Amino acid sequence: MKPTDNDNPPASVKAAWRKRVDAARAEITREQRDAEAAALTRGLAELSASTVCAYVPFGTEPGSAQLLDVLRHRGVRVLLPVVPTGHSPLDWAEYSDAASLRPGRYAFLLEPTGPRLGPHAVAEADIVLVPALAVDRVGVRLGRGAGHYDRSLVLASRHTRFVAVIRDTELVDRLPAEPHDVRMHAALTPGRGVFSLAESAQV
Ligand SMILES: Nc1nc2c(c(=O)[nH]1)N(C=O)[C@@H](CNc1ccc(C(=O)N[C@@H](CCC(=O)O)C(=O)O)cc1)CN2
Ligand SMILES: Nc1ncnc2c1ncn2[C@@H]1O[C@H](COP(=O)(O)OP(=O)(O)OP(=O)(O)O)[C@@H](O)[C@H]1O
Repeated sequence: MKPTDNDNPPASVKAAWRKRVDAARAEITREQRDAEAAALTRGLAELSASTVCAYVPFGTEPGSAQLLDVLRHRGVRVLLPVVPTGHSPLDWAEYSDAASLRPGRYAFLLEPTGPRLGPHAVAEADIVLVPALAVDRVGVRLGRGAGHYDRSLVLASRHTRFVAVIRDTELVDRLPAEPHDVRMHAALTPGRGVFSLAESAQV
C-alpha cells in the first residue's frame, strides 16, 4: 500500500487510509482469514506474558476468538475492552470463554460480561494486543477513528508493550500522526509473527 497526499490534514488522510484498508480487507476470503488467524495465534507463542489485553475481532479484523482461548489455556489472564459511553477510556473485564461474551454498546462487538475492572486495569497488562487497520515503521497506528485506544493506552504502565495486530500488507512506510497518537512498540502479522517497530522498542 502507498501513502496518500501528506499535505492534507492528518484526520482526513487517516479517513482516506481507513477507506482503503477496509476495501482491501473486504476482498479477503474466509479461507484466507482463517489461515491468517491461525498464523497470528502461532505468532503469539513468541510472547511471554501473565496478563494480556486483547480484543474480540469483528467484521474483517485480523484475529479470532480461538486466539483468546489459546492464551487462556496457556494460563494467561486475558482482559477484553468494554466500550464506555461518551469519551472515557475503555473499561476492561476478564475473558473466561467465548460463550460468556455478549454485545455491548455496539451490536456487532462482543464484550466480556464479568466484573468491570475500570480503565486503569490496562496498567496490569504486560502486553496489549491493539486492533489496527495499519501501522507504520515507527509505530504510528491507524484505528477506527474513535480514539478509544489512544485514551486508554496512556493509562498503561511503562512496562506494558503495545502490539498492533495487522495483516502483512498493512505495515506501511508512513502514516499521518497526530499529537494524541500513542506509538506501538511492535506489530503481530500472520507472515512475520511479532516484530519491533520503533528502534528503541523491545517486546
Ligand atoms: N475488535 C475490536 N474491538 C474494539 C475496538 C476495535 O477497533 N476492534 N475498538 C477500537 O477502538 C474499541 C471499539 N471501538 C469502535 C469504534 C468504532 C467502530 C466503528 O467505526 N464501527 C463502524 C461499523 C462497523 C460494522 O458495522 O461492522 C461504524 O460505526 O461505522 C467500531 C468499534 C474497543 N473494542
Ligand atoms: N488522549 C486523547 N484525548 C482526547 N481526545 C483524544 C485522545 N486520543 C484521541 N482523541 C480524539 O479521538 C479522535 C479519534 O482519534 P484517532 O483518529 O487517532 O482514533 P484511532 O486511534 O484511529 O481510533 P481507535 O483508538 O478508537 O481505534 C480524534 O478526534 C482525537 O482528537
